[in-house]
Amino acid sequence: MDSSTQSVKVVIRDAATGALVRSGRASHPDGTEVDPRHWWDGLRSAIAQAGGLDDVEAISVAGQQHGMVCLDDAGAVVRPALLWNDTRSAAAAADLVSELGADTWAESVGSVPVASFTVTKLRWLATHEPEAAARTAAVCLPHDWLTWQLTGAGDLATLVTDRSDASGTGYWSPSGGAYRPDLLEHAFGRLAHLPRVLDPTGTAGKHGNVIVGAGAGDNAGAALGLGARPGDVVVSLGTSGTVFGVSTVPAADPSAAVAGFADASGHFLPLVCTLNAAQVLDATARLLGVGHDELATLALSVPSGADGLTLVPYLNGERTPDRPHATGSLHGLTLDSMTAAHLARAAIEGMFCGLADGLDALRAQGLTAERVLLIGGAAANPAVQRIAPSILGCPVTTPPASEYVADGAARQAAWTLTGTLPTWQPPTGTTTHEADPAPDVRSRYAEARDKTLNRR
Ligand SMILES: Nc1ncnc2c1ncn2[C@@H]1O[C@H](COP(=O)(O)OP(=O)(O)O)[C@@H](O)[C@H]1O
Ligand SMILES: O=C(CO)[C@@H](O)[C@H](O)COP(=O)(O)O
Repeated sequence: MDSSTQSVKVVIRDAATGALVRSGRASHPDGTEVDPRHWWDGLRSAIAQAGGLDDVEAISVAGQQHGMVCLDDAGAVVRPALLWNDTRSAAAAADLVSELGADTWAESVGSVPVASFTVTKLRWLATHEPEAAARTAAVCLPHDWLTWQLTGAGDLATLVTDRSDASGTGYWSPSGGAYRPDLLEHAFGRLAHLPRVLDPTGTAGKHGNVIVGAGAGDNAGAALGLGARPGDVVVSLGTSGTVFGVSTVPAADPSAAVAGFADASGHFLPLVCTLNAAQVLDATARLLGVGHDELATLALSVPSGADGLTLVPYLNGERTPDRPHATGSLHGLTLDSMTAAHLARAAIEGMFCGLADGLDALRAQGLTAERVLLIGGAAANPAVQRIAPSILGCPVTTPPASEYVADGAARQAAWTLTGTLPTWQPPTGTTTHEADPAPDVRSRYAEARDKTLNRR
């Protein structure tokens, strides 16, 4: 199961072969603040659409990272969850970094917190909603909460999480493999109950007769679903844009560009995340009054660089670079470039320029990129596939369309069930695109990147 930002997907796979048996999906509400009940309703409806779980032996839930789910003593949700892309805790993040220093955060928990991280949302809650903070007995993440619902939502002591999602809180250390309650207390003003962190094959409990695995953050789920190995870099284009790789050593980047997460296989997952990926293309297509296929045709009808038209795509503010209050901007308009086709191309190139900066930041942390894999909803777009190698500066492989996050959860469930990580046959139908690198597009973007207005 993949409970991601815009939707939930369920895949049922054969534990021995990995063959897809059935699948289902349901939408999530819009917005950056969501009552977790909607995730539960969506999950149940996606399970029903997938034909139920009667013949299923084990399940795992992967989900959007970082979201703050606060529970009271009785296990009731205290307030709607603040999601990873909610930027209201930007000032709290800046305060936490100035109070302890970026180096201390990077050394302690592998990441310097920005507004996405749970720890900053807890500081925001303590400051802005002290009554809700006072009622908060436990804090967990979206996938933890769904796992807990599936296993009967008993007492708070039965809450569990896994390494990959714990590593996005800002109060769990990937290198130490333990919580840092001192950091939680520093941010929140007191301690709260936290889910027990399971190993990748740990069992959360049972859903009827079905074994429930530890689950994972969605990016770690995708890495497991793809069978990513050191040397593979994954670029995921969902609501978030992410660039990440599996590493045998933890990352700690005091510049805040690279988050030093843990993965779902026992290793590490250095990752860069932007707030502006598929929704930039959705918004551009909407503006132009076209669908995604037509957007692709338009984008591919103009040359690389869109004759100088450059879109800085900070429509949701931005996380990397840390510009939570920024807006998007369009530069380089001329009579020739003010066309639908130029805008379509500029949107795709602008989205990729932020991710190419992310790939550079990962390389600066020592990650090697022998193979770059493109996944996520927007990876289905042919123009996205064709333009990716020019901006990322290397060949880009698109595996066949699949719900890789949910696939990773399924692979984890099979691992938990059998005790052996299954080696499922890689899917056939991979395509690799190559293109001349376009450093001029990136340098023009670098010139435009900081010339944006803040939100009003
Ligand atoms: N062909 C396409 N071209 C561009 N974007 C697409 C295409 N198909 C789907 N998308 C977009 O991909 C996004 C969903 O991707 P997904 O990876 O499921 O997101 P999330 O995991 O964040 O919920 C939506 O914004 C959707 O409009
Ligand atoms: O915050 C991050 C990673 O740090 C995001 O990648 C979220 O995990 C949401 O993922 P999608 O819904 O976009 O897949």
